[in-house]
Amino acid sequence: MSDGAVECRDVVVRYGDTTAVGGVSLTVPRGRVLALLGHNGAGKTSLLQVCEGFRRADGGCCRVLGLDPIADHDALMPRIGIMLQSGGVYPWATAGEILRLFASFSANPIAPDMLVERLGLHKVVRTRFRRLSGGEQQRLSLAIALVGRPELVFLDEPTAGMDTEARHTTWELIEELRADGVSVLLTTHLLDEAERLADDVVIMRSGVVAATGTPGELTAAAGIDLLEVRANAGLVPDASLAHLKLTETSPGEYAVAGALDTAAIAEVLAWFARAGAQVTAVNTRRRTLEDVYLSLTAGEKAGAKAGEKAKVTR
Ligand SMILES: Nc1ncnc2c1ncn2[C@@H]1O[C@H](COP(=O)(O)OP(=O)(O)OP(=O)(O)O)[C@@H](O)[C@H]1O
Repeated sequence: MSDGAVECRDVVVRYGDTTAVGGVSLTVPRGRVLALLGHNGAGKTSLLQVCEGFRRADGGCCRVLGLDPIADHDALMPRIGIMLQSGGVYPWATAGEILRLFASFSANPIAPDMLVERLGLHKVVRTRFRRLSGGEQQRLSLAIALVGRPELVFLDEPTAGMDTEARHTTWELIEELRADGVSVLLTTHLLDEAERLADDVVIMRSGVVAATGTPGELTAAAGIDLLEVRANAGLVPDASLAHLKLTETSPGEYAVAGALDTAAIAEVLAWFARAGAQVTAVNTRRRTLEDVYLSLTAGEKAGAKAGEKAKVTR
C-alpha cells in the first residue's frame, strides 16, 4: 500500500445476507479532500465506519494514517476527527460541556470558544444536546470533529440539515483544513459541495465504485457537453441527425448531449437552417459533476445487489 491518509483495498461489508460494500478500493492522499458520493444505501457510511474503526470489514483491508483502525484504535483516535451522521454524544450534556469534554481529550486542542464563535453556537452553548435543532447538532458535531486538531477528518454528510450560512462556514473550514495539510474524507449528497471542496471524487453505486477521478477528470472524461438551441417549436429532426440524438426538451427548446466537437455543432445548426427554422439562441455548456453523477447512477433502485457494477466508460 502507498502512503495515503486512508488506504482501502477490496473492502467488503455485509449485514447478514446484504452486501453493503462489495469490494471497494480507494485512497485519500495526504492533505487532500476526497468526496464519496452515492445514492441512499450505496454503502458510504458502512465504508466510513470501517475506516473509523467502528466496524470490522468482512473482507479486504484498510489502513488509516498507516495504522489498522481496529488493532491500533487507541493510537489512531487522537489523530483523527469524526463527524457522525447522528448520535455519539451524551444527550443531557450542554453543547459547551460536550465540546470542552472533547477538547480535554487532546493535548493541543483548538480553543472551544473559537469554534463556538466560528460555527455560530454561542447562543446555544448552555443548551442540552437533545434540545438543539438538527442544524445546531450538526454544527456541534463538526466542532467536536475539529477541536482536537486532527490530521485526518471523516465527515459523514457534514452540511446535511444546515442553513445556508452554516453550510458556507463549513465549506470555509474544510478549505482551511486542506490548506493546513489536513486530509478529509467526506460523504455528501450535494454535488455542488463535492465540486467546490473535493480534490478527488469516488462515486459509489450499489456497494461498488462506479467512477473515480478529480471533478475535472470526471466531467471531461465523460466527454459530455450540451448544445441547447432555441428555435420554432415542433421541428422533427430527420434521419441525417439520428446519430446526434437531437431532442425537443420543451416547445421550441432543443438539446443535444454527447461528445460534441465543432463539426457536430455545425451539423446541428446546418440542419436548423435546412429546416427553415428561425434560431434565436444557441448555448453550449460543459456538463457538471451533477450531470455526470446522474448519468452514472441513472436507474439505480433500492435493493440492487452490491457487485452489480455500473456500466461506466471513462
Ligand atoms: N446495521 C445495519 N444492519 C443491516 N443493514 C444495514 C445496516 N446498516 C446499513 N445497512 C444497509 O446497508 C446498505 C448500505 O447502507 P449505508 O448506510 O452504508 O449507505 P449510505 O450510502 O451511507 O446511505 P445514505 O446516503 O442513505 O446515508 C443499505 O442497504 C442499508 O440498509
